[in-house]
Amino acid sequence: MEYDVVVVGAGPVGENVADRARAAGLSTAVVENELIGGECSYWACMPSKALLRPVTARADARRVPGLRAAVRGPLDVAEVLAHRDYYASNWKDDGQVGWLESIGADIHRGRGRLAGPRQVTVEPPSGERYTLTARHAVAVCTGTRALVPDLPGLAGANPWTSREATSAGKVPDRLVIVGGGVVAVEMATVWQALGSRVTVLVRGKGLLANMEPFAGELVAEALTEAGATVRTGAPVAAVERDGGDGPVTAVLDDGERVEADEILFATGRAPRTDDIGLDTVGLKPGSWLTVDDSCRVEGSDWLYGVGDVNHRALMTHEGKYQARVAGDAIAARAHGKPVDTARWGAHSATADHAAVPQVVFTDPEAAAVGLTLAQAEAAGHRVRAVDYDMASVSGAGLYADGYRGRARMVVDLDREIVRGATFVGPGVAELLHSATVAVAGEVPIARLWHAVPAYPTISEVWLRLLETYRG
Ligand SMILES: Cc1cc2nc3c(=O)[nH]c(=O)nc-3n(C[C@H](O)[C@H](O)[C@H](O)COP(=O)(O)OP(=O)(O)OC[C@H]3O[C@@H](n4cnc5c(N)ncnc54)[C@H](O)[C@@H]3O)c2cc1C
Ligand SMILES: NC(=O)c1ccc[n+]([C@@H]2O[C@H](COP(=O)([O-])OP(=O)(O)OC[C@H]3O[C@@H](n4cnc5c(N)ncnc54)[C@H](O)[C@@H]3O)[C@@H](O)[C@H]2O)c1
Repeated sequence: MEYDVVVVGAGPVGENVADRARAAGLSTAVVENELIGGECSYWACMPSKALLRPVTARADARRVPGLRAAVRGPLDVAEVLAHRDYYASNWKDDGQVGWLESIGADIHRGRGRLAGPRQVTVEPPSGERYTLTARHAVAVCTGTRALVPDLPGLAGANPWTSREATSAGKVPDRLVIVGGGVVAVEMATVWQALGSRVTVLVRGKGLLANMEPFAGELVAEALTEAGATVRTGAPVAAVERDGGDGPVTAVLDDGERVEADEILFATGRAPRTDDIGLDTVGLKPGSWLTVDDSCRVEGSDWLYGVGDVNHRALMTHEGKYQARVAGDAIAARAHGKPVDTARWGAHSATADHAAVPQVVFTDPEAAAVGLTLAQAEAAGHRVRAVDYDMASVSGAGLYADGYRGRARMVVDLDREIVRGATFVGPGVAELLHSATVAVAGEVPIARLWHAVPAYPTISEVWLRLLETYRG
C-alpha cells in the first residue's frame, strides 16, 4: 500500500498533520494503536480540565459577595466525574474516527513501526502485519507516556500515573502526589476539592519550577489553604504496598513514611519511541526525536517528528501548531514549491523558541508565555522585570473579593519589546493570549501603550505594567 504521507500516532498532533496533508491533496494514512484522539482527549487535557472547571468555578463564586452562601456546600462528586466522562467521550473514539474519515484520511488500526526508509509496518490487534510505503513523508507523532522513576517497591505498588489520575472513578481518602510540575498541581487541586486528603511530595525547592517563582508560591499557598499538604525538599526513596492493593507508603530519603490510599507519580514524560523501529533508520530507540524548525528529523529528507515526541514544547496547542507547520512543509516539498524555514516563516515553528504559552488551570490559575526573567537572563538578553500586584487592578477586585495575584512582564531593554509575561490569579487564563500576541508579534512597548484595555477588566493589568515600566 502506497500513500504520499504516513502518520504514526493519531493524537491531536497526528490528526492535524493528516489534516494539512489532505488539504494539500496528499493521500494520507494514519496508524493508531489505541484511541484516535490520543492522550489529550482521553487521559490528559480534556478530562483534567473537565475535572478542574467545577473546582475553579466554585472557588471563584465563593469570592463573590452575595453568592458565597449559595456555593458553600461540597462538590457533587458523581456529577463532576460524569462531566469528566462526557468530556473524555466515555473513552470511545467514534467522533474522532468520523472526523478523520471526513477529511479523507485512511485509518489503520494497530502498532506502527518504521521498517527502513519510508516504510511503516502495521501490526493490527488481530490479523497479519503489513507494510505501508510513504512516497513523501512519514510523520512520527507517537507522543509520550508517564515517566515513573525506578524506585524500590514501586513497580509492584500499582501507582497512579496521569492516566489513572484523570480517569479514576473513586475518590481515594488519602492521595500522595510525587512531583511538583503541572500534572502534580492540577491533580492536587482536583482531588483535594473532591474530598481526598492530598499530600504533595516535591523533591525540589518549590512547585512549577519552569515558571516565575511567584507562580509556584501562590499555587502552593492556595493548595495549603484548601487543606492539602505541600512538602518541598521531600524526595521519595522507595514505595511499599502489600500485594499492590490496600494502603501504600512513600518512604522518604530520610526514612520518614507517608501513608496513603493511592500514590500518583507526576514525574514527567518519556517519548513513545522505544518500539517504533527507530533502529531501522539509524536512530536510537527510546530517544526524543531531534528535529529542525519544520519538524523534520535532522539528517533525513522524509522523516518528521511532530508534537510531544520531539520534546520542544509538550502541550497540545504547541503540537498542533507544529503539525500545521510540518504538514504545510511536507506538502510544499512534495509539490516542489518553495519552503520558507526562515525565522517566523510559514514552514518554521519559530514560536517554539520564543512564545510558548501555557496555562496551569489551578486555583489560582498560572499563565505564562515566552521567557521568565531567569530564562531571559540566561539567554543573554538585557532585560528588566516589571511586577504588579493584581489585587490593585479594579477589574480583578470586581472579579473576586480579596483578589490575590501577581503579574510580571519581562522587557528586553535593547529592543523595547516584551520577552515574556506571567499572570497568576483567578481568571487570568483568558488574559494570556494578549501577552502571546505581544511576545510573538514583538510589539514595541511604544505601540503597546496604544493598546487600551477595557475598563474595568483584569486586562487593565497591562496598563499598570506599562505605567510601572515607564515610571
Ligand atoms: C494530565 C495531563 C494534562 C494535560 N493538560 C494539558 C492542557 O491542559 N493543555 C495542553 O496544551 N496540554 C496538556 N497536556 C499535554 C498534552 O496532553 C500533550 O502535549 C498532547 O497530548 C501531545 O499530543 P501528541 O499528539 O503529540 O501525543 P499524544 O496525545 O500522546 O498522542 C500520541 C498517539 O500516538 C499513538 N501511538 C503511540 N505509539 C504508536 C505506535 N507505535 N503506533 C500507532 N500509534 C501509536 C498513541 O496511542 C496516541 O494516540 C497534558 C498532559 C497531561 C499528562
Ligand atoms: N495545563 C497544561 O498545559 C498541562 C497540564 C498538565 C501537563 N502538561 C504537560 O505535560 C507534561 C508533563 O507534566 P508533568 O507534571 O508530569 O511533568 P513536569 O516536567 O512538569 O514536572 C515533573 C515534576 O516531577 C519532578 N520529578 C521528576 N523526577 C522525580 C523523581 N524521581 N522524584 C520526585 N520528583 C521527580 C520534577 O522535579 C518536577 O517537579 C509537561 O511538560 C506539561 O507541559 C501541561
